[in-house]
Amino acid sequence: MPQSTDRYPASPRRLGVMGGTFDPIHNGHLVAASEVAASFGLDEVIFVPTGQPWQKSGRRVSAAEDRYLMTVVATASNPRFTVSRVDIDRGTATYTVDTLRDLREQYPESELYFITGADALASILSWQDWPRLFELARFVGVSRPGYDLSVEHLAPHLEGLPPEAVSLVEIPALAISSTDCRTRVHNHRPVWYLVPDGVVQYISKRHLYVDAPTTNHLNTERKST
Ligand SMILES: Nc1ncnc2c1ncn2[C@@H]1O[C@H](COP(=O)(O)OP(=O)(O)OP(=O)(O)O)[C@@H](O)[C@H]1O
Ligand SMILES: O=C(O)c1ccc[n+]([C@@H]2O[C@H](COP(=O)([O-])O)[C@@H](O)[C@H]2O)c1
Repeated sequence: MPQSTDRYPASPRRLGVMGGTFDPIHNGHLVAASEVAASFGLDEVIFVPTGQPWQKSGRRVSAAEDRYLMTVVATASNPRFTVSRVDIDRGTATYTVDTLRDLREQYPESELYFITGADALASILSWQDWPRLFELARFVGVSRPGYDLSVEHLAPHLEGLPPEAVSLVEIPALAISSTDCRTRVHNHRPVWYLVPDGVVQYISKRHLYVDAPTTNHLNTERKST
């Protein structure tokens, strides 16, 4: 006799996807992922460090392996957080449409929820092949201090999208940015409690951001120790 659970198809797993340059990953990213996971009942949130973030090509970006390892360190203690190398291993400019296609292939039965801050959300219609993005995932925009998440403000930036394509979520305000963390390290200021402890130690061990927090070339090679 079949088990009662066999009569009903299992509901699809819900996977959050948190893409970012993560240079470095900070507590604003982690709180955003945690809040969206709770609000949408996500089974897992996959952090996806960018390979080559084309919209940041005017400034220096730390080696992909350093950003990847900081992301692993930062998420290790949460059993629902994982990290994917899809964007790093693709080895070309990172487009979210490719990220979502690759993750769909890996998780064909799952529903994808792409998590993004209010700032990134406002520029989404400039992203590569943007109409396809909304066929591949639902988008969740989270509040971020200094950026307006109101429907009135975002409506012109999201024109033409079906209303169910994007959800907006207020999260606890953490006025932290990776830019500020890099500048602090450069100026010998602490980043304790802005980033997870392991990330503070990783930055120090690898001497990240000491020399030049914002010089102008894209560096995807990992410096040797
Ligand atoms: N403090 C924060 N609160 C909410 N969302 C955030 C916060 N910081 C970053 N995000 C979101 O996380 C995603 C990845 O951000 P990213 O790695 O570029 O960090 P960042 O702090 O914006 O970096 P940078 O200062 O170098 O531009 C983006 O969608 C961004 O909007
Ligand atoms: O697909 C695009 O064209 C595109 C343009 C800019 C940003 N993104 C994605 O948005 C996420 C946050 O990017 P960033 O540059 O703010 O770290 C990250 O996953 C990027 O790959 C994607």
